[in-house]
Amino acid sequence: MTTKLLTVTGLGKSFGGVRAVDGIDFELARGELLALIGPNGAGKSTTFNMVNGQLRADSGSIRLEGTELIGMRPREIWRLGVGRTFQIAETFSSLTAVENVQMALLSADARLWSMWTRAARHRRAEAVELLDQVGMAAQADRPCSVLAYGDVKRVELAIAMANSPKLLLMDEPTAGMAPKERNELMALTKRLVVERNMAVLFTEHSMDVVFAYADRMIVLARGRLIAEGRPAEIRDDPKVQEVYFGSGKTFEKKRAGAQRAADLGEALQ
Ligand SMILES: Nc1ncnc2c1ncn2[C@@H]1O[C@H](COP(=O)(O)OP(=O)(O)OP(=O)(O)O)[C@@H](O)[C@H]1O
Repeated sequence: MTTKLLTVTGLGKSFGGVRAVDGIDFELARGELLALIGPNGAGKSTTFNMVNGQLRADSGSIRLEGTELIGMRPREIWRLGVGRTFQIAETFSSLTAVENVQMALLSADARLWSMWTRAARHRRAEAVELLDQVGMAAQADRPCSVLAYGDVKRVELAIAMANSPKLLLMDEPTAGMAPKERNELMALTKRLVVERNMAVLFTEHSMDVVFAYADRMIVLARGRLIAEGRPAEIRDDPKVQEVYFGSGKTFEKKRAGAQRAADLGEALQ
């Protein structure tokens, strides 16, 4: 049996009396896009923050290719190859796209900021190459402040790639994007996952995105993992429908995409 990239077992975290994550198990293989969904307060962010070390788990295990991550600092986990993108794109708006990626390359090298000027020239070609992978090479020298939001998100993906992550955690990658931009970003993410043989764990409120791009999904409700499987299986799972809509309602397959996304977004709030 091949070792999975990420193996989570019995993971738990409480805040006071609230059992935010209640003993969940899941695995993630290279080449896979795994969606983590669930209503508000289900424990998605808490799970993410435990995987990247920002929160310490109370119980369980998080192994990256066999190495236990619990107890490591976020920086150590990042060095082992766990990257993260945020809900709101995090770039330096006064820097150009290529400078942002160069900054990330420097950071991956643990170079000091004071070496920036010299190193900037040094890593430019590599940074442009990363921008090229996300279709942004032509805009390398434009400040991030003037780029369209979807383009900033692409730059953010190039930044995340600078550390050559094995696993990328994406917190609502398509938040605030129009449907066309969403699809482009997720298609790009899927391509990077395959080409770089990495894995992505992402949270997402848009069910259109999840059903179109996730290879598998896990569903949390009140800290518990209530379902796991391929999107088509999850769509038809009565437990999942119950959590989102109450009994008697289902995920409808044929309604106009935008309306459905809006409804589901509301249901998930
Ligand atoms: N730092 C904290 N202190 C106290 N309670 C917390 C803390 N962080 C999360 N919680 C609680 O833990 C539970 C899970 O929260 P979490 O943010 O992980 O859910 P979520 O699925 O990410 O929700 P959302 O979709 O709203 O982001 C909630 O009941 C929340 O109130």
